[in-house]
Amino acid sequence: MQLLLVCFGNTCRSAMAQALAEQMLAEEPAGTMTIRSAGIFAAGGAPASLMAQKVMAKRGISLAGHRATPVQLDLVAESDLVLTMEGRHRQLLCERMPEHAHKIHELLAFAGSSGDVSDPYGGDEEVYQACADELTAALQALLARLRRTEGPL
Ligand SMILES: N[C@@H](Cc1ccc(OP(=O)(O)O)cc1)C(=O)O
Repeated sequence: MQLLLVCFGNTCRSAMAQALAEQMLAEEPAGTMTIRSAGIFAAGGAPASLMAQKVMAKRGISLAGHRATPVQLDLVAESDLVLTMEGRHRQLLCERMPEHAHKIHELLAFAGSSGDVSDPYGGDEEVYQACADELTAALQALLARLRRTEGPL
């Protein structure tokens, strides 16, 4: 399964979410799930924000190699499931790519809660830690849901 995680800039939330989900999946042998991330308004090639890198480093994850990617039609077309950090991101994507609307959802709603993943951009370390915690909980719930429907990931 190909999962695409989308936020605004692809330098904070979706970059952290991709890395956290990959860390969770690394504990599972023989998985076939791949995860990518992109931004609605990403400056292509931009590195992850320094605070996102710092907070991920504390969790044993390096975001040094991350480069922001603008969300484009081919990326969405290649994905089985597209999860956005905010409702307006989903709305924008669905407007731009109505043929793929059926597979575009909001991350928190899909993971069993609701609302937007708050934007940490410009915040301090505490704000980024809170965002990483929020993402961790949502991704654990997401992977549990996918395991129930898809089997081993
Ligand atoms: N506000 C930024 C854009 C931006 C916004 C949010 C942001 O965070 P995320 O990667 O989580 O969408 C990143 C970048 C700018 O003016 O360039």
